[in-house]
Amino acid sequence: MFDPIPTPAYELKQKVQAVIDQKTKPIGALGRLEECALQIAMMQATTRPTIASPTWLVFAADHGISRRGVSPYPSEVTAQMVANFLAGGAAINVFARLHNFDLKVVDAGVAAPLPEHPELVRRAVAPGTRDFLEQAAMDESQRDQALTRGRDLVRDLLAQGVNTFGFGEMGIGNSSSAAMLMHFLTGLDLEVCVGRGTGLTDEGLARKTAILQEAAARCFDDMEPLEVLRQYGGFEIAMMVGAMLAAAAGRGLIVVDGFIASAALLTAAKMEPCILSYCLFAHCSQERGHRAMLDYLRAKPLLQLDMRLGEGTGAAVALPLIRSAVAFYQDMASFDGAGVSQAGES
Ligand SMILES: O=C(O)c1ccc[n+]([C@@H]2O[C@H](COP(=O)([O-])O)[C@@H](O)[C@H]2O)c1
Ligand SMILES: Cc1cc2nc[nH]c2cc1C
Repeated sequence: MFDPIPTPAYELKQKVQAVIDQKTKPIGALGRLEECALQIAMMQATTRPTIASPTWLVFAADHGISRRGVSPYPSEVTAQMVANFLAGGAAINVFARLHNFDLKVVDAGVAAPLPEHPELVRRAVAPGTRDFLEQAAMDESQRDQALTRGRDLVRDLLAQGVNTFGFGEMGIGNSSSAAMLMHFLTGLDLEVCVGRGTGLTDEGLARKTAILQEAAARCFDDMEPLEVLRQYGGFEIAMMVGAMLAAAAGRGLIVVDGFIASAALLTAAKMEPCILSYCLFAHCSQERGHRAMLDYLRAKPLLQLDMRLGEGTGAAVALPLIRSAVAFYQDMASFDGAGVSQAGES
């Protein structure tokens, strides 16, 4: 179903590091930006890395579990926010305009009717998942359809020259799915994985935790990642998994957003650990489980802004940093060219 993920060009490491160290700055003075430039060069297998046509895919879907009161918001908000994305009024639209990246809104499985709109990418597998308290959220063929539809979207974009992807999501109830994936894929206690999502009270959080504990009891602990995804995932999460695997297979840069996008990445990483070489983790969300999930993945997020919106917004605000990393590498003068003395030269 998926192309293999190539190994980054580690053989370029010394050469690229030497270019970085020749730039007119003290060694290491651009800090994490230097690490980003090095990583992007190796994953693109070039000494001349670029950020080309950065594109954000926002996948939206509904969740059967939302009927259990695991979110303070009703599931209708999923479709309403999709309409808002299409009208250009959401936070991710503002950041897309500000930071100059392309935005595609994908219906992965929204229950309510969506407006006719030329920009809406219709790839719905079904109108929402089943309630995973009672049964598996999806069947195998639905899961595989979601994976391949996500994969194919990214393959098309890669063929059009896109080399940088942000993955966002919208789906009332999906912080419950993400918590379940995290619990089964990391082995961490469910309490560590469950958070307030869109803003549950203490009482709401206790209720959500109890419901998810009951749902977890339906399954054994040692499921394969794809089975965990089938049991507890969402269509937007499954599409992200397929899309992320395809991005890495095409040497694309994956800019990982918050808790739910990271749960998709975690699922992909359990299938193909080498996907991690193609990821930059944009931020640490305020959602409770995110820090532990990032630690599990040994991921160092670029930002800590107490954001917890989703939609790809954390990834969006990290894009200027990533562009800065590639720009210094491409455009800064080197010591030899600029006539600046290096350390120890007098
Ligand atoms: O990205 C995050 O870290 C994040 C954390 C909490 C909530 N969200 C967003 O909020 C929705 C899920 O929250 P909930 O309470 O409905 O499960 C979904 O649309 C996500 O995009 C996103
Ligand atoms: C209003 C709203 C906007 C969102 N964007 C992503 N998740 C969201 C959840 C809600 C509730």
